[in-house]
Amino acid sequence: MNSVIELQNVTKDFKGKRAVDDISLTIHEGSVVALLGPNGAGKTTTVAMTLGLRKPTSGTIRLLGGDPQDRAVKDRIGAMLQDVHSIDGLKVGETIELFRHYYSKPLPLERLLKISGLMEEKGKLGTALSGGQKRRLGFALALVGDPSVLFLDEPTVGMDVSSRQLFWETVKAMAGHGRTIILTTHYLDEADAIADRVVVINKGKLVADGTPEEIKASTNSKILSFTAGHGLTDERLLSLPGVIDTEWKGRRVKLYSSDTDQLIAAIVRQELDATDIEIQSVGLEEAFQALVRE
Ligand SMILES: Nc1ncnc2c1ncn2[C@@H]1O[C@H](COP(=O)(O)OP(=O)(O)OP(=O)(O)O)[C@@H](O)[C@H]1O
Repeated sequence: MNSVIELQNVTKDFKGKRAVDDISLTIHEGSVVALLGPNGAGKTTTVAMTLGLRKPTSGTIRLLGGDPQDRAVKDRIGAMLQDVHSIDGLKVGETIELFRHYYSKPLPLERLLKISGLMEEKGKLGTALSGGQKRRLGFALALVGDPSVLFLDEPTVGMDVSSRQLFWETVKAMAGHGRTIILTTHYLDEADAIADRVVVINKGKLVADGTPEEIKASTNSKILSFTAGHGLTDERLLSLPGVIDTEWKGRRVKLYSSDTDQLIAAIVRQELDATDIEIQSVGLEEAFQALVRE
């Protein structure tokens, strides 16, 4: 399988502060990769360097076998970044037309409007769009050059539920046609549903890399939840076997434990005031939280 992105020992410092710390990563053609990490982890900086918008302090980056700054490489890349600049005074259709001039083989305007769900907004001024519609315009602009590699930085922020659904269906279809997609999102259920590979970055470092299933399995902890009586304190619960964290919602408490068999035995033995006990596997959200916990 062809590798379309190769990062080798990439580091980026901003005025002495390390934003990206020795990341090496190879991404293959046709994959959908979710880059996850808490705020400030270094996701946007990594994407910006891969796009050639920022230079790494050290390390090397190859995009489609070439330098990210090469014209021929740029022509095959689409990016939807966090700030979508709608050009003041231009209508949606005009903004897309303007971008079409930058590419050697742009997609037709009508097709771009259709893919991004902006048919009815064609004549609207960019500045008059809602937040979700602006994101869709950003998507249309990212697709203008019919890119082989598409970067989506928190693409669904501000989109309503049906826009999101339509958006991810479109992205999935594009991946089905051999496009490589790299996305960042804070909505982990979306990453779980769409990505075939999840890369977790924390404090500039790569801390996990695998399929969503592998990432979920990597925590080797499960959740035991129950309704707790008033006498039960966090301190007491944290002293139970394998318990690494607790999470309360009213009187309902979730215990994250590496050994739920021992835990349930202890609850029974110690006659804790616990009712409606349930055990479940961790989701991507919980696995992610465990990976980035200090
Ligand atoms: N231009 C800059 N100058 C100085 N520091 C910067 C600059 N850009 C980013 N940083 C710092 O680098 C670190 C990584 O930032 P980055 O935007 O890559 O994180 P992120 O993972 O994309 O976060 P978020 O989820 O909040 O978008 C942060 O500590 C940030 O403050």
